[in-house]
Amino acid sequence: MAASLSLKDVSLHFGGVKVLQDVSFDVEPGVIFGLVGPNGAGKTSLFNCISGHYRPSSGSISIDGTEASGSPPARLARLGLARTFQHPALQLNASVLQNVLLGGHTRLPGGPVSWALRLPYTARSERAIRTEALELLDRAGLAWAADLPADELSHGLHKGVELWRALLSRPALLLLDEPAAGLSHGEVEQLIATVKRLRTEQDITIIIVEHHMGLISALTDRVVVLDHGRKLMSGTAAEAQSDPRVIEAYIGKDAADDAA
Ligand SMILES: Nc1ncnc2c1ncn2[C@@H]1O[C@H](COP(=O)(O)OP(=O)(O)OP(=O)(O)O)[C@@H](O)[C@H]1O
Repeated sequence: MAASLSLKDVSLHFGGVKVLQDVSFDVEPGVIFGLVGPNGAGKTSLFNCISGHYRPSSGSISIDGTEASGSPPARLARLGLARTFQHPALQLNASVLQNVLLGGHTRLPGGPVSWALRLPYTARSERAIRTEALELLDRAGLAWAADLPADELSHGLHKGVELWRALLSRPALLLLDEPAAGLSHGEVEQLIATVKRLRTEQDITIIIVEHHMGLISALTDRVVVLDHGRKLMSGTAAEAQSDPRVIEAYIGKDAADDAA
């Protein structure tokens, strides 16, 4: 089931530095939502608050109505949250398949004791998740790479492996942090097609941080623009691109006045 997300007055301070200030917005279940803004606007910091990697200084973050603010990533994974990172966080010495399988960990029944003892029901679940991981890789055209060390793959494929790892957890809420960064034009087109397919085939809410406005326009139903840690506006990608406040935030007031 796709999850909803609600942020109310989320602030994040590091010492005297105000990274986020009173950010509020709601994301309805099943939408593709964009989080955009100039460099340093606070997008990744906000993702880190949502995914439990940062604890907000104040405010509330709820997933499907359950307060999630300050919860550790493992608890959020059980609430159905998965994410990718701006710089892929892979086990480079492990195989591609082993990396993808890490995403299935949250679906294993039992706990550390039954996992260590490899009880029959644990082993059965492990086999089923492994089959599903191989199917995901096959559909992505990556079956040939399953047993290769992740280290041997290109940057674009590292991004793909992170995405398949996140999907193996069967997330209800998926956060993609700059999924197009460093990809070639063809790889971005492929990524857009993949996310479109996800939307039609899976009941999932997706939030994307991205500078690539082509990808944001192609995929998102709605965006929020952040600037200097504050919400500047929300609307469609087209509305954001023609909003004078957004243009000013990206290119500066003088340049925006000159362009007007
Ligand atoms: N752990 C931290 N300690 C101190 N300052 C931080 C920390 N994490 C982020 N910041 C600061 O918060 C601000 C926002 O950074 P963030 O990476 O969230 O922006 P962003 O919008 O994702 O930028 P980009 O598009 O360049 O990735 C920056 O000024 C950054 O230096």
